Amino acid sequence: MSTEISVFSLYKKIIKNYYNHNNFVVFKKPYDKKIFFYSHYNCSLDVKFFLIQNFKHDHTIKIYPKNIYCVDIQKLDKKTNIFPSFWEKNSSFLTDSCKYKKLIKDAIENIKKGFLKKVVLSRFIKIPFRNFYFKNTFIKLIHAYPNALISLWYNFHYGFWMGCSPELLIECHNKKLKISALAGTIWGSKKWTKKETEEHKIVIKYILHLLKSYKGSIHIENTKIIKIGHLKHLETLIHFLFYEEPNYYEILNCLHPTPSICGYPKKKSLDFIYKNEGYERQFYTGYIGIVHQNNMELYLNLRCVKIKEDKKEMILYAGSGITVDSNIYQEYMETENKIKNILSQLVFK
Ligand SMILES: C=C(O[C@H]1C=CC=C(C(=O)O)[C@@H]1O)C(=O)O
Repeated sequence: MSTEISVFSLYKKIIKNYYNHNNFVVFKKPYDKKIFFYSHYNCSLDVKFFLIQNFKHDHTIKIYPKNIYCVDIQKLDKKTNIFPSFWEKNSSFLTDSCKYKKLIKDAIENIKKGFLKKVVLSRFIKIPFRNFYFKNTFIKLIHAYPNALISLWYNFHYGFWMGCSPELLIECHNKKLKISALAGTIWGSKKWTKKETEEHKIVIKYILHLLKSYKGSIHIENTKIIKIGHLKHLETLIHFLFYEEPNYYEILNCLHPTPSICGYPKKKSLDFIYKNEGYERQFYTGYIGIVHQNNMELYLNLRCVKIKEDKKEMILYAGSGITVDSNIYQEYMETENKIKNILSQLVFK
């Protein structure tokens, strides 16, 4: 159960929790009409909580709220779209990275030698800022990406993170499970090629293999194209009905990281990432969402930005799946386009 509050009360709660260094999260689920607010109160095993997990799986944040608050999105300020975004004012901010192109080249060579089938490489860009509008950016994201999980969370040690993720990692309730296989990206006038369909199939195969060890019935939806701003992705939803309710934490731990954010085979691609990527992903490609006893609805933390208020800088992250059919320039452009997904909605003074 949640209590509906005004937009003004929501701002007051956000500010109060920030000044008290208290963990909180504001989020809107895909296609939902409500924004939810959780602030950390106390641990209670029985209560719903918001889970935030990093990519490496060694940092977990759990936000246990005393009360859950919500705001109707109809009540939001509709004028936010007139705010110029950072991207419109500084369209040449994305600088060329030769180092990252070299990394893509090395990955393709390793794949050609047969060491790996797919590896998802990523990079980040840093942007300095003076005044950043959290509120207007959040509202812009809601309007721009109605089919994404829009989130803003704060932790005293890890700062602010904001994101617009298109990818459901796992949704489970009673004996029902839903997983989204999302991989394969195009933009502009690009057409789908074998590269995208093959990298997409790797994710589906991995999920199906994992589910093989459980008793139940499976339903695989037709692959569809989803749009997130100017990007298009391939998505296949996989449903599973268990004969007996499983331990969903066990499934989650086997599932993550999927080949959509890591690669295949898992161990080899993880090793490649840790050895070569050259930076710490932290919460990018980790997962976030709601957990209530054995039920969960978790999304991968993609298209996200870490905002360091004290240093007045932000870090934006993006990656892409590298396979034998990858083209260095196209993979590079894919990360640039994914960064633009969020960069285009940031509002500064
Ligand atoms: C790793 C990212 O995207 C994943 C999700 C969708 C499509 C992807 C791709 O086509 O490579 C990636 O697997 C990212 O957005 O940083």
